[in-house]
Amino acid sequence: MARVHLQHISKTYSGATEPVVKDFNLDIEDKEFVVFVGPSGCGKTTTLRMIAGLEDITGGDLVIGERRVNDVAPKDRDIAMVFQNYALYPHMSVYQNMAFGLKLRKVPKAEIDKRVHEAARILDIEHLLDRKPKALSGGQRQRVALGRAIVREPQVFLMDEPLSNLDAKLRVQMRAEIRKLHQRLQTTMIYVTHDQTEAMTMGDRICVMKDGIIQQADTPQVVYSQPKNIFVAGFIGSPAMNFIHGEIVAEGSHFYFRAPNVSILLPEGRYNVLKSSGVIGKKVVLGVRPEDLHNEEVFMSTYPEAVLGAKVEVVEHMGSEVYLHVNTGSTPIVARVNSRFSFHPGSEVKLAVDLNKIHIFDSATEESIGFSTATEKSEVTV
Ligand SMILES: Nc1ncnc2c1ncn2[C@@H]1O[C@H](COP(=O)(O)OP(=O)(O)OP(=O)(O)O)[C@@H](O)[C@H]1O
Repeated sequence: MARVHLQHISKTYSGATEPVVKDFNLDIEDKEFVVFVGPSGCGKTTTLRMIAGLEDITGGDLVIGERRVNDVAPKDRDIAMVFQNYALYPHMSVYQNMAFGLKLRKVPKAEIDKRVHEAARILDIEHLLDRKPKALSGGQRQRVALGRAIVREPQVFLMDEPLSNLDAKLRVQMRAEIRKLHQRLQTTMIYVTHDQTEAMTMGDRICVMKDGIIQQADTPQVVYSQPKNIFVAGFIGSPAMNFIHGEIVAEGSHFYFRAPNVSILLPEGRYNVLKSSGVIGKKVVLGVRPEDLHNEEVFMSTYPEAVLGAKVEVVEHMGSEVYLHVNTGSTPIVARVNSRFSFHPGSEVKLAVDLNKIHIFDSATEESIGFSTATEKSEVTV
């Protein structure tokens, strides 16, 4: 069991002029499950490979447990890595695949046997121990790959998109299995994915990356309800947060968000935030999550000066709810509303904005001014 501390870590590949990981600082605590998430090419795998020792670290310090391990060989870091492509040996049985790493380390036979059977039991693959990988399904192969990591009893598990070759249903199932495995093994886990849903559902903390830089590292709830900038706000959550470009206007003693066809009276309780952020009279981006737009009368009367008029363009039925694609006349917006209401393309709707949940970003910096009062959502929808 171990903490993993990354201090000012950077990576520039040889021959390249620009670093692909820049001043990466993150303290991952013992037993924590941290997910690196971000779009393709943002440096997730490179960072994970530096932790594993499979890539040299250009700058900074990497500490695992109490040791600085920048120059420690991968095999001596006490970590195990699970890859996307499983990397099983095709000519070996499941048992041999799981035992192989221990055999190389000259672990006594009886101990190997004990650990392989214990891991197989945890992963429910005891009945497959004599099979070759080609006689296994994708999900079973992934379990074997996990099993091979478990038997090593490492201090830290590193996983690089381990579920991306599985079909959607199995992926959801394996997500929960890996979470359970983490609870059971109580080991530090670092997991890489480009899938925000996977990140939100699995991580104790998620580290959102873009262009080699950490944008935000926090619990899924905080990242969801208090995104630090437009990138994080748009990347986390599905359907994505709506963004309306406009400005903050002062009228008498009130402040409004105004955009073409949109006027929202901002809540007085947050005027101090507006004033101290310096966005009054300036261009801003208003962010509203699809579930924070409401067509029920009760919301219209609660927020009478925060109602958007829009035309319905597309109605997507999702079972208990409907994704309503509307247009304010200048901005396309998606709302998640209850399916007991019926909507028709071409008709007009009114949507009240939940003023406790709105986000305001400074257009110049794309940073959040910290307007939303929601610190934590009771239900996180991803
Ligand atoms: N061996 C290499 N030599 C040079 N550049 C590399 C090498 N490996 C990766 N890169 C570059 O480093 C950047 C980060 O790549 P990395 O694989 O870490 O991203 P990622 O976030 O894991 O992406 P993905 O989700 O697509 O795997 C990319 O621009 C990539 O082209």
